[in-house]
Amino acid sequence: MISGRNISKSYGKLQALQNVSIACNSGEICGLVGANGAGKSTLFKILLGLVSADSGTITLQGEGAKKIGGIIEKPSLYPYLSARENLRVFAKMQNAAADNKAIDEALLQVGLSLDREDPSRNYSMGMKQRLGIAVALLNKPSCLLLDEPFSGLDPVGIQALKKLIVSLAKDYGMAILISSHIVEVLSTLCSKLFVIHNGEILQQGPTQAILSKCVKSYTLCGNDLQKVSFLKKYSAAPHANCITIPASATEISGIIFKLSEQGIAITSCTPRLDVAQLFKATAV
Ligand SMILES: Nc1ncnc2c1ncn2[C@@H]1O[C@H](COP(=O)(O)OP(=O)(O)OP(=O)(O)O)[C@@H](O)[C@H]1O
Repeated sequence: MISGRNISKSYGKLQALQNVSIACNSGEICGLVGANGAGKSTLFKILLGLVSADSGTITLQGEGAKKIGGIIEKPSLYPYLSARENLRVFAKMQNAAADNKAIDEALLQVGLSLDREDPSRNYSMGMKQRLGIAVALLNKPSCLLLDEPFSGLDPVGIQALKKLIVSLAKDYGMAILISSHIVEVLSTLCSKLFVIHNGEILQQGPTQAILSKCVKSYTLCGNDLQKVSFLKKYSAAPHANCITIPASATEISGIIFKLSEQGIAITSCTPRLDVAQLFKATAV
């Protein structure tokens, strides 16, 4: 478990964080969502002990020689070294096991090949993220902080990294805190969200409770939707087989039920998030 209470930090006259409190339990994946400059990296640096806070307390609980690991902004790797060599160098720096067995374990844990010997500069962004995570896990931390881990990844890479993160939380019981400015990515991964804006936590709570306040419409897709008379008043979006309908979660369920009664199969129902609303809403 990791928690920070009433953390404040100023850079000169700029108040980067103001009384920020955050907590993520063992085995839980929590999201910190905020726009550029909101204070996400500053908070992570403070939680990792890389920057000192002006005030506030940090509590870490769990097994492990080093209790917290993380990646800030992007993985720091030696580009001219292979994955194995990078892990060995970082393991030695951290006084962690650096023998072949330990390095093999680290590579397997994040799903990287045991055989690849070329420099890590050749790696795709997704593989670099995995290697960065392997470095962060060398000391078997019980908490992992990942700052914008999905930036630069394509949809396949995002799915693969999500799967790895879920397995780390489930199989190792790690508390994992992830920051992103893309709420959609966090929404399918995190059980709890913290929304940060101008250095303050605006709201926090179960992901669905927070997001439901920011969804004002849904896009339904399926064949023959355009022909359904009670849907004619809505415009097609993003293409002819889909319709965007302003509705609450309850209303959209009713509409889907009505469509199924008419024999219309819905192939997808996607909530459309109003991100501006996220940064306006009051605490859940
Ligand atoms: N070392 C520093 N010196 C002065 N100001 C800083 C420093 N680090 C961060 N800041 C400022 O603190 C504020 C918060 O920055 P931070 O990097 O924590 O935000 P962020 O949410 O991580 O943004 P991004 O998504 O763009 O990375 C910004 O206004 C930033 O310019």
